[in-house]
Amino acid sequence: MNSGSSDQQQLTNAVIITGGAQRVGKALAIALAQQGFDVVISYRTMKPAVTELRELGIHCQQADFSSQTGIDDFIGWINQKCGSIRALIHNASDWLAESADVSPQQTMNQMMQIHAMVPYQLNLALAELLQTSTQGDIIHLTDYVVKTGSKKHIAYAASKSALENMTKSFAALLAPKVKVNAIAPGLIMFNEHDDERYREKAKRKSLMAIEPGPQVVIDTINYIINNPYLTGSCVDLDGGRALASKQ
Ligand SMILES: NC(=O)C1=CN([C@@H]2O[C@H](COP(=O)(O)OP(=O)(O)OC[C@H]3O[C@@H](n4cnc5c(N)ncnc54)[C@H](OP(=O)(O)O)[C@@H]3O)[C@@H](O)[C@H]2O)C=CC1
Ligand SMILES: Nc1nc2c(c(=O)[nH]1)N=C([C@H](O)[C@@H](O)CO)CN2
Repeated sequence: MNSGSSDQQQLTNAVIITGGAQRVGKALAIALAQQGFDVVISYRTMKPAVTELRELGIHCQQADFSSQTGIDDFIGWINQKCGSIRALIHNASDWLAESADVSPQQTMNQMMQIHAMVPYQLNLALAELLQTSTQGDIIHLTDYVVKTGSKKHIAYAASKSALENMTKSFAALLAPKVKVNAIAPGLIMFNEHDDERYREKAKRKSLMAIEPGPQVVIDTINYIINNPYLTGSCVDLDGGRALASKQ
């Protein structure tokens, strides 16, 4: 439960969300804090939401995972701050499309770094703290396109596939004290720059044909962490997208 701990006290049963200062991660951080968890988020860029989250008692730690130093520093801070971890949620992500402005090498390196290297290193480094809590959970946020590929986001889809595959490996490695699952979302929430034409087309890609918003991810995270028998699984959270294309 939220210990109302001061900065010096160690957190117990902390919930860690990477990339939690906006959109899905921010909504998830607020919801889990309201449920009484001690929530820690990482953020890359300082923004007003970080102040807002801190005022809600959410611990915010700056971390740019594009470098090994950034990863090492965040792991070091977590080891100092937390006595045990209830859940580690890998949410941080860049939705990078192939572009003439960025080399294929840089695109693939950046995608593999945030979607595969970071979860891989954090899972290994924080496994002991996860095993110290009553029940530990690791949750990987992947993507529907792991199943289909994406001609405009090739490196992104490949890196999310690596993340989804690691779900199985870490589930086998860390059972039974730590469960490891993935959520493979379809459309959850648009970006501000998405125009009406794009939004309508994107919604029609699923049977439910809606932009559901982050509550569906919050509900799925709660389903996973409250289920003592679920591990090594991937929850498809995509409005029936695979079936819509067959209509
Ligand atoms: N939104 C959607 O409809 C869908 C989302 N998903 C997945 O769900 C998750 C949440 O999506 P969404 O909220 O849109 O995510 P965002 O695109 O808003 O990204 C979340 C955060 O990741 C952080 N981040 C990116 N790269 C790095 C890095 N190198 N180091 C540290 N932090 C980094 C960003 O920090 P900063 O703000 O500082 O740049 C950002 O705040 C993601 O994993 C996404 O792939 C999957 C399918 C659909
Ligand atoms: N890191 C992100 N990943 C993804 C995003 C996003 O905004 N940030 N958005 C999508 C799309 O919504 C897609 O699912 C439907 O067009 C995919 N991944």
